[in-house]
Amino acid sequence: MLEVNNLVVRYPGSHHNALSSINLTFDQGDFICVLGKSGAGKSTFIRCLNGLQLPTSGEVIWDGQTLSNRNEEQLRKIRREMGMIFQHFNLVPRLSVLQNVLSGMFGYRSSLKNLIGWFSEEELNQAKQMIDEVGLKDFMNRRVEHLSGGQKQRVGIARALVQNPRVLLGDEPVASLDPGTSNRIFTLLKEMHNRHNLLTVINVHDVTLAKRYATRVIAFKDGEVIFDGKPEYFSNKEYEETYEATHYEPDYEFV
Ligand SMILES: Nc1ncnc2c1ncn2[C@@H]1O[C@H](COP(=O)(O)OP(=O)(O)OP(=O)(O)O)[C@@H](O)[C@H]1O
Repeated sequence: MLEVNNLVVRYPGSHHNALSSINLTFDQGDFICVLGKSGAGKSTFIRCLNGLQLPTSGEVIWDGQTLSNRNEEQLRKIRREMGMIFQHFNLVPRLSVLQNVLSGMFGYRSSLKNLIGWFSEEELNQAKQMIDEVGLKDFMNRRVEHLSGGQKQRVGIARALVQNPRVLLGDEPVASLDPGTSNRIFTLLKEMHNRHNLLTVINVHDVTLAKRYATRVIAFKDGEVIFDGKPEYFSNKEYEETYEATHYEPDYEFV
């Protein structure tokens, strides 16, 4: 359903590729964790998948069609099918949980309806149902600025999924959270992944989380894929190569 062919990204003015000749195919149901040290190309890669970053050469193919040469309107339609969550949540702090989640529907409504903020009964119920699914039923009308980091990311997940996407992309969604909260967010992500039959692709720095939750791990180094396989095969050797570090911290007990 989603594939990248000979994907190359070089940022303007840079003397090296952020991504070099990446070839990957993803299927519905994959829960993929993308590993790599800082600057390896993980964010660039995730942003290419939904057309936020256009390739210098090569292509991203979604449902048999390339993302290149699409106009903004067409890209918007594709992005509706690909929800995204972020390290810093990208929510509107002064708005309520419900209002933030409703904003996830903006992509498929008329500009006028968005401008006046009118939502049908069905849309409101859909948003409320999603807020319930992420465990925030009792916080529906709470301003987002008054929530904890973990709760904010739950809002981010509800907002990404309220548009019924087929793909969920995550750019370091737990990098600002403590280990226990990170684990609970990953538990939720896996639940939502299974319930909504998603393809999930998430960048993460925490190897333990990746090994615990992913069905497939992809590791980048200097813009190239150096590992692509089942998490159990990402062992010390792969860890050392990916991070240029000498040992892998063993599992710790999650709370
Ligand atoms: N907007 C940009 N302009 C120029 N160079 C960039 C830009 N964004 C990223 N880069 C460069 O591209 C390379 C890959 O960066 P990218 O952010 O994709 O890596 P990353 O693995 O996500 O890193 P991190 O874990 O720190 O977020 C790095 O060398 C980075 O400096």
